Amino acid sequence: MNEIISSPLGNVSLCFYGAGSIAEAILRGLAEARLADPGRITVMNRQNADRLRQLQQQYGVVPAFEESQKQDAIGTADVIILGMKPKDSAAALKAIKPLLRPDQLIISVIAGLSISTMHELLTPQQPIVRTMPNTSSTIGLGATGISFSEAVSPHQRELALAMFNAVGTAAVVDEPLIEAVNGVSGSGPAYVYYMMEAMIAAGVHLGLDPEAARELTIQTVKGAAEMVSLTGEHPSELRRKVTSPGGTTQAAIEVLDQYAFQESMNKAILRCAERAKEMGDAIRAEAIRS
Ligand SMILES: NC(=O)C1=CN([C@@H]2O[C@H](COP(=O)(O)OP(=O)(O)OC[C@H]3O[C@@H](n4cnc5c(N)ncnc54)[C@H](OP(=O)(O)O)[C@@H]3O)[C@@H](O)[C@H]2O)C=CC1
Ligand SMILES: O=C(O)[C@@H]1CCC=N1
Repeated sequence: MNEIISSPLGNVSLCFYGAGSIAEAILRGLAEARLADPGRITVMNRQNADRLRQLQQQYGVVPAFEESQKQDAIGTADVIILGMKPKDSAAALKAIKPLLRPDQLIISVIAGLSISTMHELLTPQQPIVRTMPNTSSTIGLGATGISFSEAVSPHQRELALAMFNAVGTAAVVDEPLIEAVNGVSGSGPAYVYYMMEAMIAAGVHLGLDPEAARELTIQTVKGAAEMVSLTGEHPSELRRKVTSPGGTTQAAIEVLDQYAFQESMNKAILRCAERAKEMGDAIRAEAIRS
């Protein structure tokens, strides 16, 4: 491992509580940017020891297999990153409550789980960062929405922002907007993949070789995203430049409009945000029940 570059995360101990896709995306980003010391990062999950060994091998992080190792890592970490599924989160938070110190920073990536429910499950004083990242963090191109509880110190804010800026871009938003971030960018990669699946399938249907259809689709999506980013022009203006009056693109867009493309996207994103809220309400109900 090369030397850790000067970073607010350089001397901090991190504990990934839940070691799935999103935890790995963040880990990989930190490892590749050399922003955190893998020897000070512990990973743990519920039962999948092979998964922990794989993360250890790949990133040099420290696995916690035994209950005593897990408790020790939770009790001593500066920052605990909650990366389990929403349905597992209430039980997981209850399990760590007795182990926590009041100054430990909790960072959640869990869809729907509000800061107030986390305070309910832990203590109202615990510093909490609620985030909504996406899986593109794996390649350093993530988009993350972040909000902070009142108890988060300026230094802890800096740590959290450094973590998510290491794996892409991070936008601070008011907590009620985290569900909107979930709708746009948390789940967003799936919409783009869905569109790409459809473009590749249509290309093959028209006779393109599957590999050519794939390559053309990838380059088109990459190029279009970069055009929006680099030119600073509004997507509608860039679309206008592709669309010759009475030409081929116009014919295609008319078909998308017949199938209510904009309305579908709008409704899908609203439904996503609403679903996050429903999942959050279910966790809250579970938190209050027990
Ligand atoms: N995937 C995505 O695109 C995004 C996901 N999220 C959020 O991230 C969270 C994780 O998602 P994802 O990474 O896809 O999920 P995964 O299923 O890949 O990983 C979940 C992890 O949580 C662990 N786990 C479950 N219960 C416990 C527990 N009680 N104690 C310790 N570890 C536990 C699992 O361990 P084991 O395998 O041993 O059961 C597993 O390592 C979700 O809440 C989701 O809402 C947010 C943004 C994007
Ligand atoms: O589908 C989900 O619930 C998670 C949250 C954002 C992306 N995946």
